[in-house]
Amino acid sequence: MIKVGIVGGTGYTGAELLRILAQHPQVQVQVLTSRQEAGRRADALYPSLRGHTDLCYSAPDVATLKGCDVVFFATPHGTAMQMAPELVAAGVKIVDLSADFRLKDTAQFKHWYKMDHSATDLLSEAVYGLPELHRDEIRKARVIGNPGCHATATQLALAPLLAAGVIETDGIIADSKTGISGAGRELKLGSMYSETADMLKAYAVTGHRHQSEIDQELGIVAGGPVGVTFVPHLTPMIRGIHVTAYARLKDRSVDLQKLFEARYQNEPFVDVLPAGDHPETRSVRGGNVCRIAVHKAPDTKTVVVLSVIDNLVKGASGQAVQCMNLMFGLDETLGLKAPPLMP
Ligand SMILES: NC(=O)C1=CN([C@@H]2O[C@H](COP(=O)(O)OP(=O)(O)OC[C@H]3O[C@@H](n4cnc5c(N)ncnc54)[C@H](OP(=O)(O)O)[C@@H]3O)[C@@H](O)[C@H]2O)C=CC1
Ligand SMILES: CC(=O)N[C@@H](CCC(=O)OP(=O)(O)O)C(=O)O
Repeated sequence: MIKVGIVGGTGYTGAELLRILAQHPQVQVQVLTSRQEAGRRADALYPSLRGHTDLCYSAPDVATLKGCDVVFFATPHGTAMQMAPELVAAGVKIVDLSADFRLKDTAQFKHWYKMDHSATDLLSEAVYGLPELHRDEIRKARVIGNPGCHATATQLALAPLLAAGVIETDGIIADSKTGISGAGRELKLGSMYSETADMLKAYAVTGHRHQSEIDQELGIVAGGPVGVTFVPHLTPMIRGIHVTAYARLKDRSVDLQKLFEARYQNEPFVDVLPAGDHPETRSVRGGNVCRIAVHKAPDTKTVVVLSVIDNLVKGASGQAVQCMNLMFGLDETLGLKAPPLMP
């Protein structure tokens, strides 16, 4: 059994990791941390986990975490890079759900996250944890920078088009709608029900942190810089991301449906819907899947891609477990096969 530690076990992504790993056949979660809830049972905080875990939270402690084979960081930006070097030196693999190991350019990291990077050696060997783009590198990695949720849905929508060279590389638009759980469990005025229900609004229009990872990764796919205008919106959902991406076709005759089906035919967690379909966020709720539909706008020169994920699963904890499976040479789908919830 793989011995697992979760740092940040009381947060939404930490709890989602525990939910997924509780039914993973090759994993034993040994350490679950929280500074504020140390000593309390996890199923007291999350009653849906009653009968699935006996674990209690403990304060984060590197010496204890060294007994694990892999440690997931489900913590705010800036935490993993402090603790990871000592853990990696002790032979522990790291899957970080924050942004500490996503961006290769430390100046970009400082610009977006307002802090200096304190583990640049590890950053240089870290792998961006999007299996659909980096599967072979993830298999060999010791440190994974698990992607952001908007960034995951956006990249899966646009990568096939950029890889095939069928769209203009600038003037691309990615309009993303997210549920409120993307903001985490911490108490904030902007996350209150009365502030978010019956409401839709754009945010971070002049620049969102995920812009940098979208630019980095789609630039690799395209083989040069890409110009993507990314704008997130907050919607009154709990879970879910819906990206609508627009790009200009270089060649109007390309068979877009065939292109997407061919690109994702061997991907266990990307579902290309039949031509003409429109994916719903609730069709992926609780599941580690991205559902995609590709359309041509009436002008026949604009491609419109619709991409939906659950921000806490394919957008965070499910993807992190997918990476862990690859890092340990397991079947990539272990623990991740449950269908999404309906309705
Ligand atoms: N929510 C989402 O949809 C997504 C989130 N992410 C990223 O995943 C990470 C976790 O997000 P989320 O679960 O939403 O966050 P939450 O705010 O819900 O949870 C944060 C967790 O981290 C712990 N924590 C906070 N500060 C520290 C610290 N200094 N040292 C150790 N533990 C700490 C908290 O517990 P305690 O304070 O008790 O120690 C808590 O368990 C973030 O980096 C986020 O950006 C990525 C993709 C999607
Ligand atoms: C609703 C909401 O606030 N969502 C978060 C994205 C969550 C995520 O993917 O997190 P990180 O990239 O920060 O790890 C946001 O837009 O900042």
